[in-house]
Amino acid sequence: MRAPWAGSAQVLDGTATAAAIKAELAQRVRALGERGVRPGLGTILVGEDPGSVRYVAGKHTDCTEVGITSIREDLPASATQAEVVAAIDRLNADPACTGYIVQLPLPAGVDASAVLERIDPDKDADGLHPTNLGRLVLRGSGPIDSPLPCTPRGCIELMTRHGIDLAGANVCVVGRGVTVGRSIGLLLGRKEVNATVDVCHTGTADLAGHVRRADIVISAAGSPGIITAEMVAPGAVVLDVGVSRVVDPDTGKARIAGDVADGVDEVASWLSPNPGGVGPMTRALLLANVVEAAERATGIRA
Ligand SMILES: Nc1nc(=O)c2c([nH]1)NC[C@@H]1CN(c3ccc(C(=O)N[C@@H](CCC(=O)O)C(=O)O)cc3)C=[N+]21
Repeated sequence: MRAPWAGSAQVLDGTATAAAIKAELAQRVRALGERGVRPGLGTILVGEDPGSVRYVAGKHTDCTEVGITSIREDLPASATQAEVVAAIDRLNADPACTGYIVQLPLPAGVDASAVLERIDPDKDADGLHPTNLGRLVLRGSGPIDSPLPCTPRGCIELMTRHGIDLAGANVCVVGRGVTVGRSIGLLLGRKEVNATVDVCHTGTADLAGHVRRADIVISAAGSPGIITAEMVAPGAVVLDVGVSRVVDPDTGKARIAGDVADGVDEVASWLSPNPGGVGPMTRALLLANVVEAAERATGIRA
């Protein structure tokens, strides 16, 4: 008998799921408005890298949809460390800004760690400030009353909102970058989620062996096509988080390539498309962090 998934993985639709989350957030923004509170997202963008400019513009479009105020700090590529720090201090002090991000990467010459550590942890919309990562490690089971990393949270919401059960699942994470690989293990292993996590990286001796044992594969390596159909267990759930810019040999045009190779859709039970999967979820949960920060400041959220 053919397995129910054989030949066509079901789509983990990040665009639709993000739209549902944004509609819920819009409701919560209205509730805050009734108390005279309006959440505000700030962005600090240094330089004019076209990709970064587009991402930041997308975040502000999302804000408009949900009723969040946009606050922009656009600095030239020549900005000094002191100028970036001054922008951070302005947003830390601005009551209209309930959460903000410093768009990465920063130009060489700006010390990214020093900059990121200066963000007020209560306004850390990325959820990647050392204080917030520390809370994730130190606070035991139960709700975590602090911003969570957006992409990891987006991955989890994308699965749970499609009815995928994470408790007891063996999850193989590929990649140990801070924004995804390293921080998602902290979330998945918490008691409320109860998954078992394996984090693979470039030093892993037998990547295929780890991937093959997984019920859920989350690939955030940024290495196009690293996850092949031969590696994936039939019926596994696969999330394609990696984003690489490649030149398509057929068209000669630049395009985005994920970590998941063609053919994985023939083996997996669920697959997140890329684009249209985890990316829109990351953006939706960035907004969630901003709304939740405003709720905490208002006392709506315990
Ligand atoms: N402080 C900081 N926080 C970040 O979260 C952060 C960052 N810096 N620097 C750059 C990366 C990249 N990133 C993306 C988020 C969403 C999509 C996304 O929504 N992508 C769409 C496609 C959008 C398009 O390019 O047209 C999709 O996957 O469907 C992509 C990339 C957040 N980043």
